[in-house]
Amino acid sequence: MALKITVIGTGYLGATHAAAMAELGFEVLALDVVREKIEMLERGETPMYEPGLEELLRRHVAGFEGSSGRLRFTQDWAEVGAFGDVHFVCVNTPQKRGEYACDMSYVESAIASLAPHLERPALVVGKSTVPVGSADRLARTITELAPAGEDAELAWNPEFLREGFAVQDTLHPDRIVVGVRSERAERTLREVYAGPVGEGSPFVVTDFPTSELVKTSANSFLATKISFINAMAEVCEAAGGDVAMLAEAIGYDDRIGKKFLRAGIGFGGGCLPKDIRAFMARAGELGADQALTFLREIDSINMRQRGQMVELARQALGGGSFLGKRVAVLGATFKPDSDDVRDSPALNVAGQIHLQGGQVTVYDPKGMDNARRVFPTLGYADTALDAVRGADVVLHLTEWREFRELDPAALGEVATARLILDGRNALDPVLWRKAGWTYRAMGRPTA
Ligand SMILES: NC(=O)C1=CN([C@@H]2O[C@H](COP(=O)(O)OP(=O)(O)OC[C@H]3O[C@@H](n4cnc5c(N)ncnc54)[C@H](O)[C@@H]3O)[C@@H](O)[C@H]2O)C=CC1
Ligand SMILES: O=C(O)[C@H]1O[C@H](OP(=O)(O)OP(=O)(O)OC[C@H]2O[C@@H](n3ccc(=O)[nH]c3=O)[C@H](O)[C@@H]2O)[C@H](O)[C@@H](O)[C@@H]1O
Repeated sequence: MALKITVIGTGYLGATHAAAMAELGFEVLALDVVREKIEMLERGETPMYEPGLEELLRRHVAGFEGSSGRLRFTQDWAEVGAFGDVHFVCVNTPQKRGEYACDMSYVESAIASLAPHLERPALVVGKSTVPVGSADRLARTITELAPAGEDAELAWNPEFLREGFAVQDTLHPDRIVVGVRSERAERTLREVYAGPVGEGSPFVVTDFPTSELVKTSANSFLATKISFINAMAEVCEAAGGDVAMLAEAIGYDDRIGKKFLRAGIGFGGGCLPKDIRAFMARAGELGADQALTFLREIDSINMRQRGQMVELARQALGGGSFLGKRVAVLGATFKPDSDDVRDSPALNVAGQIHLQGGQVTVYDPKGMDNARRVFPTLGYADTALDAVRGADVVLHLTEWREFRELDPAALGEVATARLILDGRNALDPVLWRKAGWTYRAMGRPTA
């Protein structure tokens, strides 16, 4: 009989995973503790903006005309326990308040709610990003709490999807990594992922600690590339070099590669920043001091970039205070094609200038509601043109396609000064300069 799957936690990761599992042909039951999320998903609506996800949901959520009906939602743990052969845990693992360490309370609570309902053989599969050593501990909790005892087993299966590409990355992953302790667990996960593996996704089988570490080290490596290029931007600025050209030139070497070498205001989001900090905290606990020192430097270069952008804006405006200056900010989300503003460098820069007295007006194609919620005191405009109207300086802080397609001449008509600072090195300097703008970017020559 085909495996039945449950997904616990229906945020960015869980909602996508649940819909993707239904797409792969499985019956899926998903649970979240937040009732509104479940109600939205039942209506085929996503709690966040993620390209392609709503369409995928509507193809499978029970109740839609023509849907497979394979995807249902609940808030009843007993129903989840009775239904599933495989339970994917996709709950959040944020940074602890006031600390760098990972807050494991949501994962622990989910396991504590689920395990007492595991009365027959089942595989619980952790997908959340956790500190190394967590799976070993959680496996013991499951065996203790589950009526099925040792027949209720744990596996770890970290997730590598990117927001904005979540559906594609889940259905066609670069690799699938599973940390298992039995052949049965491996067999079950091979069955779950037979589709993507059949299409060529590598399937890596390993132990618990390695699977946990693959995830945190992958994110740390991505963060390292970004902080490396931002350190090079600092040198380029001092020496009169061009970091965009440098990145292109080193990127032709396959061993280096072109991706993740865009200098600017650095990385943000709900994952890279908190994951490297949690990794730092865990490395410290384990006495891995070199890893700790290394990661701390990555984090500090990254955070410095935001301050550098504020300074660049100050200098561009003549060097004094921001009081009385009108600043247009294009972009609020941590990256394009997402409505996520968690630890967004764009919003952070906008906020710093606002707190120093600047009159900041923000526009973002998809992130306005979330930005207003976390930073209600900033000014917001309905269009890029409206944000730029009357501005003394324009800051380009999230590289949405919409911003690359703006007409610099039209914006120049409404701005007070034709001064643009590109915090993402993503606009075409030639185009903007031709339209009479002073274009400046981090790590690039001024003219
Ligand atoms: N967002 C992303 O792009 C990726 C996230 N991850 C990891 O996946 C995990 C989840 O991340 P997101 O989906 O972004 O978080 P999220 O905050 O969007 O979603 C988490 C969901 O879990 C629910 N939840 C919390 N406690 C629960 C409980 N005890 N029982 C049931 N549901 C519960 C929340 O209500 C929320 O809907 C994190 O560990 C993250 O690091 C991994 C790869 C990609
Ligand atoms: O663990 C996670 O949750 C995920 O974290 C990242 O995915 P995501 O947070 O969606 O965003 P990225 O595309 O990695 O971008 C992160 C940040 O780096 C910045 N960035 C990216 C690339 C670059 O060259 N320069 C740069 O500053 C982006 O603007 C953004 O703020 C990883 O790319 C995923 O593989 C991983 O699964």
